[in-house]
Amino acid sequence: MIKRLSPQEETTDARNGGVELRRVVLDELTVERFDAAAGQAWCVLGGTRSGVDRFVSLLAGSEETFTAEVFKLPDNLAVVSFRGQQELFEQELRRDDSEFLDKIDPGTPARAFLQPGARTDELIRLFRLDHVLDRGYRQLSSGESRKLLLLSAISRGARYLLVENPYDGLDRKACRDFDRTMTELLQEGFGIMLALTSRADIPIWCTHLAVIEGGVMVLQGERGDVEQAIAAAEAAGSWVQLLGAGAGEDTAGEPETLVRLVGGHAGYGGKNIFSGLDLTVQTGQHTLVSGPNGAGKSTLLALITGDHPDCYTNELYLFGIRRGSGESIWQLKKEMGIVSPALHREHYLPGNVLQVIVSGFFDSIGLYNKPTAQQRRQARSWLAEIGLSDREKTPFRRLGYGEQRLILIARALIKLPKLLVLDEPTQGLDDRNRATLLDFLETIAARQISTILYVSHRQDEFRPFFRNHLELG
Ligand SMILES: Nc1ncnc2c1ncn2[C@@H]1O[C@H](COP(=O)(O)OP(=O)(O)OP(=O)(O)O)[C@@H](O)[C@H]1O
Repeated sequence: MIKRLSPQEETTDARNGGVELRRVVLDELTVERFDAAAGQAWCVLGGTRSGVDRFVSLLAGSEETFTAEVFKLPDNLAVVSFRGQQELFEQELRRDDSEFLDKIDPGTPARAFLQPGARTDELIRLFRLDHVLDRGYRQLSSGESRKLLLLSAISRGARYLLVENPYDGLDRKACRDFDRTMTELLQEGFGIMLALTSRADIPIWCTHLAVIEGGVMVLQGERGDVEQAIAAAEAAGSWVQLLGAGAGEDTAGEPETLVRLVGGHAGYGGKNIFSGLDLTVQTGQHTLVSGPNGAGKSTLLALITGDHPDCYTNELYLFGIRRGSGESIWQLKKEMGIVSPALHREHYLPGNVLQVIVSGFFDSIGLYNKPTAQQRRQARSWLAEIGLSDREKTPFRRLGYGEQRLILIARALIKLPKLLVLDEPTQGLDDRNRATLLDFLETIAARQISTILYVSHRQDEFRPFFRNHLELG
């Protein structure tokens, strides 16, 4: 029986200001025993549906109902998670006063999230955030807002940090800066814990490992011991047969110029982000876009997908049609499948998992058209392929972050679009799902079903099927 327990009442200073758990049981997660002292560097590993999300929300104080023999957290624990980042974004959206101000409300300035001080200034420099501090939170790029939230926690006096998938969404330089900062904090006696979905992300400075699988913490201890016990990498699944469930036919024909940007420029409020940018993507020219945080990768994709106002002031051709020549954006969007952190953040309309996937046929956020039986069957095949059949009727918002991401990818792919626009689509996915997605994209590339335009920071995602590499910044 689940008994309600107030974590606040039960929480006292744990030994060494760390985390101490005994027989903790909540929905979809059981932790028999877990001890993480301050000064230790922990990584808690778990795949997409392992229960690691639950572990993060348990420590974040977001799980209201659980039983525990011992539940001790450090007083000054701060949790930096995708969910927290998303919730903050939504709060900022709700607070948007644009209607009343008669101009765009930039929202809370980034600076307001930080407690001033010499240490904060040092970290601002280290994380290269100086130039974005006067921008509103919603105007930050995804990497910038991750760095800001981490800095915010440190500047407000946190002594124990739990960070979820920190390497997702940070460029290589920012990853190195993050590692350097964590190493310094450890030496100062901070406790650090990373929740990771990818084994490849375990940093060199990690001293202790725990593994969550099937809703149970199955391993925990010193890094060397746990590594020995971890089984070989899981075999990647195959999404290949689904290619036959969509349009079915290989749609390769005469090569077409899908995207042509001539001397492209984009900016915000008069500030230029890039200019003089030329990009041509022809059928089959799968293109990888990389570059440091804030270089303008998402801005470029938003230009192409018609989500940035500068799309009308550029010499931009999509599928041979000049933007701003009276074309219908809905017609153009029919040819594109899009997954981006922005879509994910703003995708908060009610709807169950099946409805979200089917909405991909109509390019709508929310399902307003009645799908055909065939469309529903196809959506179910996708669900089966990504291993989420049992979630068909679950409200989309109730899924973990990685699961939500998989659903959005299935939503983009269901109509087998000519151009597949993916802005860091593997953020929040575990190794198996990451590899599965990339294998699947490779198959799409090989059969010329869609041409892929892909933003990523991760070296291990730079697969050979990419023919073009655009480095911004
Ligand atoms: N609405 C906005 N108003 C003002 N500045 C913005 C707005 N949106 C983005 N920016 C700024 O434009 C720059 C480019 O942002 P963009 O999201 O394109 O970068 P990115 O290369 O995709 O970064 P990341 O790797 O962190 O996702 C950033 O410095 C960001 O702060």
